[in-house]
Amino acid sequence: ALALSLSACGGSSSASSTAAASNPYGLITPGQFRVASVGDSKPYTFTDSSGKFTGFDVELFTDVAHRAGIDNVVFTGQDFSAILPAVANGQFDVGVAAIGITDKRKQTVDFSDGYLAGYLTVLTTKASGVTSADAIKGKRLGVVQGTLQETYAMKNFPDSNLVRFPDNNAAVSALNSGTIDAHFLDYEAAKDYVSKFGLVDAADIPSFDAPAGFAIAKNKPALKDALNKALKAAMADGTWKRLYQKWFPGSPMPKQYLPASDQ
Ligand SMILES: NC(=O)CC[C@H](NC[C@@]1(O)OC[C@@H](O)[C@@H](O)[C@@H]1O)C(=O)O
Repeated sequence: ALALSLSACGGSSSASSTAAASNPYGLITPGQFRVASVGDSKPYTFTDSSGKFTGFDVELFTDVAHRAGIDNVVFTGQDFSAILPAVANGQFDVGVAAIGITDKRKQTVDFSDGYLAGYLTVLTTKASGVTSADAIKGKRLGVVQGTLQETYAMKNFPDSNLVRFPDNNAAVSALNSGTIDAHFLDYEAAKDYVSKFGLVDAADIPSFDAPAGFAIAKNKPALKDALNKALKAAMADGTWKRLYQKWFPGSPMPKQYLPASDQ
């Protein structure tokens, strides 16, 4: 009985070490990336007419996942404010949604290296009278809960009336129905809403100190290293540049993510 139990125990420890070997990134389901994202931030991350997730961040992560050896990638839409807690508590392996890397967020999750640095934009209507950032005084400004825009507005637009929304869709429909005077979101997403609804970009505020990164749970060094290695390779061989030009045509390209030959 002793020998049996020893070998059983030996077996179980070797089984667990085999499991670790076949699941080196500690994924919820070995061989699959479960990704939390948002569906209404076109062209970063959005769902197309067939409901499929796509966009710059989606295609970049999918490429990075492939380089890390994982081709089974499942994206699920969440309210932005739910993403980091869900990644931290192991409901998702990664958060991918133009999520700016900040020290405050690093208290909850860890991040890959940055992959996109751009602007926060005040989106408004022709009728609102909001023609610049200082014209927001006393006006109703929409923000998506949990975003850098919310934090920025609380600090820099203290005399605006902040209205918090779960997502961009809800905020932009409030803007279109006159319930708020402006909405504060990411530059490329604002540009898409401008073209869709004839809205106006009233101000672009640089957010280069908080480039977007892939959010992962803390203390997962193997996953973090694999994502960073793959991200570096995607930048070095021009994949990052191809995807940037595909999804953000005409936008100024941050130099730090280009192949050495383009520097
Ligand atoms: N999906 C969202 O709504 C994200 C909103 C917001 N994005 C900010 C940001 O990461 O967007 C991509 C780049 O422009 C970054 O420089 C910027 O900080 C945030 O992280 O809070």
